Amino acid sequence: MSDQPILAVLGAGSWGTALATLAARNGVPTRLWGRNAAALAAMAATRRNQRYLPDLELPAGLAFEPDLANALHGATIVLIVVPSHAFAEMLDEIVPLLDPAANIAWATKGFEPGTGRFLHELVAEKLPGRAAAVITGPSFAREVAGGMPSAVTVHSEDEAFAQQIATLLHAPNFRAYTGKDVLGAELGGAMKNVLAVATGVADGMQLGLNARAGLITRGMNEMLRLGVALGARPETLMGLSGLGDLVLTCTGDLSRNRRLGIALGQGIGIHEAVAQIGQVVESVVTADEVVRLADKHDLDLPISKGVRAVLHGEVTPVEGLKALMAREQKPEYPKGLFGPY
Ligand SMILES: NC(=O)C1=CN([C@@H]2O[C@H](COP(=O)(O)OP(=O)(O)OC[C@H]3O[C@@H](n4cnc5c(N)ncnc54)[C@H](OP(=O)(O)O)[C@@H]3O)[C@@H](O)[C@H]2O)C=CC1
Ligand SMILES: O=C(CO)COP(=O)(O)O
Repeated sequence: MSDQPILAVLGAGSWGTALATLAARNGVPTRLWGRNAAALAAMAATRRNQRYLPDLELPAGLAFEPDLANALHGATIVLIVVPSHAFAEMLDEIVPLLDPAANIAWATKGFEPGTGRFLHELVAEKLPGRAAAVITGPSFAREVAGGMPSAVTVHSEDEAFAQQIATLLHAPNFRAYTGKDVLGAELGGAMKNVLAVATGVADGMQLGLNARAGLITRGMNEMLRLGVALGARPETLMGLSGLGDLVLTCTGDLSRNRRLGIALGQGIGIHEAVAQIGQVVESVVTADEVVRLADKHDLDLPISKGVRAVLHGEVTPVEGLKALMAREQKPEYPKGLFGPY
């Protein structure tokens, strides 16, 4: 692993731009690639990402590269921040262009649509033999860009690589922790997007603060049950990548997934709501994959399933909430807190 990394960030939306800015401010030679060459040229000229983070002044050390091969040439760390639906295709595109020394990190939250495969599984399959790390945790791009205090976590089986990524991003107002539970960290970041829709729907329907807290807590329970079934460590899910991001996204109005839920709860149709948000809303594809994984492990996750059904228009938000409240009475933890569930 090189001591002086060269970073290529792929994906010039809100989060890619914010992370590239952190690294460039730390003196890391950083190139930002995006699929929109005109937008990149405008960023280079104005030092602003006008569409996604207009208030952030982009540092002088950040370069903009519309050509993927040029962006990857000599890059020793490639950080992927495209939406989950574009992740597999992005990997396929970079495979023939990567520097032999390049290792891979990603900050995308979600699964491969249609298969429920984790993003680290795609990386292992398409880019075997390279160190791989996920960056996740409660971090609205806009707050990070505004220099507001934030803490994330970087998980990799390769502890030195996790540490290298954490150091690359670390800043006075940006703490990056490390860990080794890639699956747990990915699961928390993906699932909280689905659960944020549930609390958003309840808030959109003005069901009150008790409903919100109940949904967050029972949503956390769903995250733990699926996590344990998949082999995640419960403490990962109780940390920044799970509970931390769940609380942020279920309560913070900057969350696009929460805003989608609020709109649905107010009776706005899904297409109109997503169009109004105008950015990636990962729950729209992730809800299917959470339910796919739950079904595979014979788990009943009523909140996640309800969100999926509402997103598909199979039930209205009112019917979905009614169904949740009508479930049978039972112990809060039928098989113990961290038991087999
Ligand atoms: N924003 C945040 O606060 C955080 C986001 N994340 C995660 O980061 C990921 C990216 O989200 P975010 O940056 O917020 O999304 P944005 O909506 O802000 O930007 C999405 C970016 O992805 C680009 N894009 C879309 N489709 C493709 C594609 N097929 N190939 C290449 N680029 C594509 C868009 O390009 P174009 O403009 O041309 O459409 C745009 O630059 C998501 O998984 C999200 O969950 C994680 C933590 C925080
Ligand atoms: O992941 C995020 C914060 O950690 C961003 O959440 P949204 O995608 O819901 O805006």
